[in-house]
Amino acid sequence: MAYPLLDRIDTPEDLRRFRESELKDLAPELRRFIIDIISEKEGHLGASLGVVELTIALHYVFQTPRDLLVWDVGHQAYGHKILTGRKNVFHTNRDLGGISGFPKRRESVYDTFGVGHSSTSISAALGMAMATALKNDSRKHIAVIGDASIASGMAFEALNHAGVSNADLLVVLNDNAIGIDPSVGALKQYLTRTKSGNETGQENLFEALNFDYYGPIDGHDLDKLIHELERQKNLKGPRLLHVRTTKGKGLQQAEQDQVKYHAPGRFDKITGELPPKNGDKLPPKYQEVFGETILELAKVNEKIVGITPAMPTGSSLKIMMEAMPDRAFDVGIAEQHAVTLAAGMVTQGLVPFCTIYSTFLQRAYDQVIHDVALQKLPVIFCLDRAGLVGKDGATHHGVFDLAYLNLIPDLIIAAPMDAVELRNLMFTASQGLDLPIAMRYPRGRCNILDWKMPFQQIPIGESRFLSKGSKVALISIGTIGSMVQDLIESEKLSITHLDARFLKPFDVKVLKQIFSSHDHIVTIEDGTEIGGLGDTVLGLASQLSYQGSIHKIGIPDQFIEHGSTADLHKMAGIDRESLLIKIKSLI
Ligand SMILES: Cc1ncc(C[n+]2csc(CCOP(=O)(O)OP(=O)(O)O)c2C)c(N)n1
Ligand SMILES: CC(=O)[C@@H](O)[C@H](O)COP(=O)(O)O
Ligand SMILES: [Mg+2]
Repeated sequence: MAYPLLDRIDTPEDLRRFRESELKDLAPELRRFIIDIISEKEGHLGASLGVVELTIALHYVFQTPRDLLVWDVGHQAYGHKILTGRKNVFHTNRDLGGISGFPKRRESVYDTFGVGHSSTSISAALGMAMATALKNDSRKHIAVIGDASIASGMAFEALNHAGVSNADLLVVLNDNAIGIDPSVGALKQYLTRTKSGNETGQENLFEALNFDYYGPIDGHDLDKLIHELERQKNLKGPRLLHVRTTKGKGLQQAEQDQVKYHAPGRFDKITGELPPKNGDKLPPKYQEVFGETILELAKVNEKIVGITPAMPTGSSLKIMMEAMPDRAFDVGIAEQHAVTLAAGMVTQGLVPFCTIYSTFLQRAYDQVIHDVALQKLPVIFCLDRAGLVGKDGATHHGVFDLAYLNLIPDLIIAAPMDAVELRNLMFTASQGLDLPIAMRYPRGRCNILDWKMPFQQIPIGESRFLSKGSKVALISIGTIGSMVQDLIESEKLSITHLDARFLKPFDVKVLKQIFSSHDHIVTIEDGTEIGGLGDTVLGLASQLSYQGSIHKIGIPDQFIEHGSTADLHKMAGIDRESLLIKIKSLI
């Protein structure tokens, strides 16, 4: 039997029947199970390997699901999923129709709170604890949060509140001294001092917030963990257990290169090695186009600075951080702060490029409105991972940005169709604008090898025709336009294709021309069909009394689950085949 102990576990009830002495052998089995599957199926790796002992201990000591266990972000919850009834479907992790890569309430009673975005666990667990108290019930509530996630504003807000409550809340701080990239900030320095015992004579931060603090303890020592969790179980009020773990524990490469093995893709399950890169020259990822272009621009404009909230590798701002450490900043998981920091910099004449994943900018919506647009401060937002991102699923798709930004006055909204356009938009923005600008681009590779063309200014609000026909006009925005143009050319369709480029200001002059010469208009976007390009064109059509038909194609009004982007595009009806059917029906 490959997993003799794990095979005896379907639910934590089974786990709790184990002798404590057996658990030591269970931990390597659980680790091996995760490695066996993730090495082939891909997914988040290092974080789950790091909390194997903690996961076993939590389910062993607490009466889950009666006791409520909340994971922060949830990318570390693979062990939890495997021990809570999903071992036999774990191989479907992140596949279309398979289980989610994050805890999800609809998936299991053991997933007490849906996650994906960080730093929500303490608030959610506190809410649960307060509800338990109001119901005169008795349960335990545990939030497990990482060292990078606890540094975020939301987590601090929750600690601040919990500290003056009597809530039966245990916060387990899983401190591995790294997020996706190395953790940053004063809190990280404080935690490091705490680890080394240098804090003697210093007031403990968590105790100062009225938490009963204990730690740090070795999060890979099952005996210690179980003993301490048993003790914690019998305490009341807000308390924090500081646990020290190693991200990637048990796989040498993952321990050594923790950034790469956060989510390494496929790897050899025995050696841990990543597959060799084949020699083919591939077009760069959009994030790399951003990363290389900002550095190029910053070399000739000393006012340019770069800001990322905790995603230097994912956004490729790392390229500039390495070359110009004084002018590129990782501010930690702090999207709200990143936006207002950029606004402050603009007031003093800097030209900040603030790069944030589209989905994470949702966190800083008020800051975009109140601190940036309302004051007409020309922050340059580069929104990565726009559109459907694939296997991370509903929590991570960047499909709302066009709609949620469209409502904001005095904000320029752009979506480049390809890498050259992205580069030129960044150049245009760096030349100085009177208003803030948000440009959004997707996850993955672009389709142009020779993208480093000489810079060209793009007039703000100017669209461009990519083909001209009659009767039917297709208006696209963003990289989906490349698919549209390819379809038109390969199918030899005699239709008009307008790359809108800007959602705001919208090129009304050109739209009027289209209205006057076409019977049917199709809009296509990889954003939600409410409030984006389609609705903008519809609104203008109504204002200008356009008599033809308008067909909106976009992401339907529902949360799109996880799966490959190709499958998801098809499901959402924004794929090539669906578009062709629509166009043929109009021609
Ligand atoms: C609001 C938000 N911003 C950024 C991210 C991207 N993200 C996912 S995991 C992670 C690092 C989390 O680090 P930590 O809490 O220390 O957990 P670890 O991975 O070390 O277990 C980041 C930045 C996110 N999920 N949510
Ligand atoms: C859990 C999380 O939020 C990140 O790890 C995210 O999955 C990264 O996404 P990319 O792989 O697109 O950088
Ligand atoms: Mg961490």
